[in-house]
Amino acid sequence: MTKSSKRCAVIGGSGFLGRHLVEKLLGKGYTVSVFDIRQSYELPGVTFHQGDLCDKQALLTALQGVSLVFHCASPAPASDDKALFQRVNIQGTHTVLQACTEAGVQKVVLTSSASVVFEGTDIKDGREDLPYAKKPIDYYTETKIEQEKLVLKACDKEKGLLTVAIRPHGIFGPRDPQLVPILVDTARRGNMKFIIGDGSNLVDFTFVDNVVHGLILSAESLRPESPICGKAYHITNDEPVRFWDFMSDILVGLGYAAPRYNLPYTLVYGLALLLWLLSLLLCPLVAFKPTFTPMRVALAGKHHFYSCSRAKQDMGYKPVVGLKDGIRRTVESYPHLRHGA
Ligand SMILES: NC(=O)C1=CN([C@@H]2O[C@H](COP(=O)(O)OP(=O)(O)OC[C@H]3O[C@@H](n4cnc5c(N)ncnc54)[C@H](O)[C@@H]3O)[C@@H](O)[C@H]2O)C=CC1
Ligand SMILES: CC(C)CCC[C@@H](C)[C@H]1CC[C@H]2C3=C(CC[C@]12C)[C@@]1(C)CCC(=O)C[C@@H]1CC3
Repeated sequence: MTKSSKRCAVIGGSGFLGRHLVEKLLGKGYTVSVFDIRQSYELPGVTFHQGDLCDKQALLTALQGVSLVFHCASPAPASDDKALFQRVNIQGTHTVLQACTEAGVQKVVLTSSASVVFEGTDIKDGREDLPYAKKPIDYYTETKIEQEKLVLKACDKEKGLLTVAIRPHGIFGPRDPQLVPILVDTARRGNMKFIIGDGSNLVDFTFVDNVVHGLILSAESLRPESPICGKAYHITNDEPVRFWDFMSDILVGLGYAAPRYNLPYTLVYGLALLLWLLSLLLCPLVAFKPTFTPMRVALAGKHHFYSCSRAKQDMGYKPVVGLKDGIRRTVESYPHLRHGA
């Protein structure tokens, strides 16, 4: 690998996944520029460019001399802000691709999501050839679908721009701002006593290091003759687990009680839908955000696990951290969220 091909940029590098990626890239000898709307840390060897990815000029400054771009930026799914998702995930990604072409970037690796095929019904061992969700579960997913299509369509060997999309699922690990904090907050408010459905639904949760491994592997495999050009790849822990066993392991590890009582899925989903509609109707008067949104209920009560055999075959992917170890490392990293802390 040449010196210039080790110059990369991480868009969204201040975020949870982005920062883990930056740390690994530095360890592997890459020179890294971070482009993000906020700067959340400082690290020797990293140049920060603060800006909005919808701003092409700001992007062009950050992409000077860069040959590889990792796009890991997105508004948080919980924001549920349609206009923001459309602006950042769709128009913004379009701008990112334009800037990459103008700056002479050769490779773009997108962090997509396995949820692009999830419609709230069971998915077991889903492969990449499943159709995109016709009825995506939220605006986040709707715009992740359009984003992935844009990036894959931009793959053009003649023009010298190669693209690939990595679809992780349920990323967890140290510094995750979503999964563990929301879980602990729900437990602290006494709302984690119930299991939605019979508790047998299998789900993929992917330790962050495995996603980082998949991202770097795809970047390093992305060459004109490679089968991965313009394709999407599931990256998971390859160890589907019962959703409620995973939640219980994290909760118990942090000193909280595991959920015990089962509630029928349709009842909880119906209630969540009702609450969500009420929150929409009442939002001009009172700002309340239900914890159990229809999207979270579907994710908590249905099977959704994916095959990563395509990634194994085309790029030799294999998870580097097992689920048990990942859970242990995650629990240890949140001493401030322990029961009684
Ligand atoms: N966390 C998860 O379970 C999963 C995440 N993903 C995808 O992985 C990527 C990273 O997600 P996380 O690290 O979890 O989220 P995060 O919220 O920690 O990081 C996203 C970063 O994007 C930045 N950003 C947002 N809007 C921006 C804009 N307009 N311009 C520049 N930067 C902007 C944020 O400041 C933040 O630092 C996202 O694309 C997400 O869709 C995919 C599957 C699962
Ligand atoms: C209150 C409890 C019933 C659930 C608490 C945990 C949830 C916050 C998480 C369980 C599955 C997670 C998940 C995502 C966000 C956090 C959870 C809902 C994503 C929506 C993040 C973005 C994606 O691309 C897909 C993820 C699927 C799983």
